[in-house]
Amino acid sequence: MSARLHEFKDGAALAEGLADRVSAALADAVAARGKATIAVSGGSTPKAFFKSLSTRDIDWAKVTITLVDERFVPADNPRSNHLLVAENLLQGKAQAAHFLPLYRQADSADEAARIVSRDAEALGAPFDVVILGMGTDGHTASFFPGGSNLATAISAETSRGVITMEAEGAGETRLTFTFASLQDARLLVLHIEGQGKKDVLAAAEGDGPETDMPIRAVLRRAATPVDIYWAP
Ligand SMILES: O=C1O[C@H](COP(=O)(O)O)[C@@H](O)[C@H](O)[C@H]1O
Repeated sequence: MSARLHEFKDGAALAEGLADRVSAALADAVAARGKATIAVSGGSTPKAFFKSLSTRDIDWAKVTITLVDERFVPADNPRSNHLLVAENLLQGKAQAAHFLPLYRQADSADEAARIVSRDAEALGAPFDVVILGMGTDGHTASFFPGGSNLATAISAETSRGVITMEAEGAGETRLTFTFASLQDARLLVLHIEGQGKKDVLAAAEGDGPETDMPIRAVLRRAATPVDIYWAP
């Protein structure tokens, strides 16, 4: 395990520090390859980071933003991660970015996953930046303990793409990029806040099955060392 911990004094400093790092990574990607890709998480943690990142002076027209995971709900649903990103990141300078949604109007979530997996191939791999969150149950992305497709989602044998997940506590059916898609990002960040989540992280760093705390799959097996961004 070779995670690096970056500690900040409070949530505001964390949001700024992470936006500094991510905007530099996106600018480097544009300079090196003419384009940049970033997959971001939903939840309550990333809002201040999104707001700060949206003000950064980079060539947003060359950046594609997508989601690490999403609920199988349309973008006008208040629980949609797309809505969170639209209201907080795709604003100001970042309005010029392209956005690849995971939700698609389809007959089933599985069909939506197939469509978006095909679309995501056009982005190329690996992602330049992946920002993961973590729940207090040790889930990351939509890799939930007890999830219907958990074993497939975190298997090293599963290919890149988006699959569905159902789990108690997850609410709606989820769409999530697989472990294969996320683990080799050029910059792989775990963004967490609060002592409670630091304690969960410490538990995840201990022994035990990945299926109990799926964040372990990332901490143990990601090809890219994880940069942990945390504030109390
Ligand atoms: O369900 C989810 O939760 C995690 C963590 O959310 P938070 O509210 O504790 O920040 C998030 O990373 C994930 O994208 C989301 O679908």
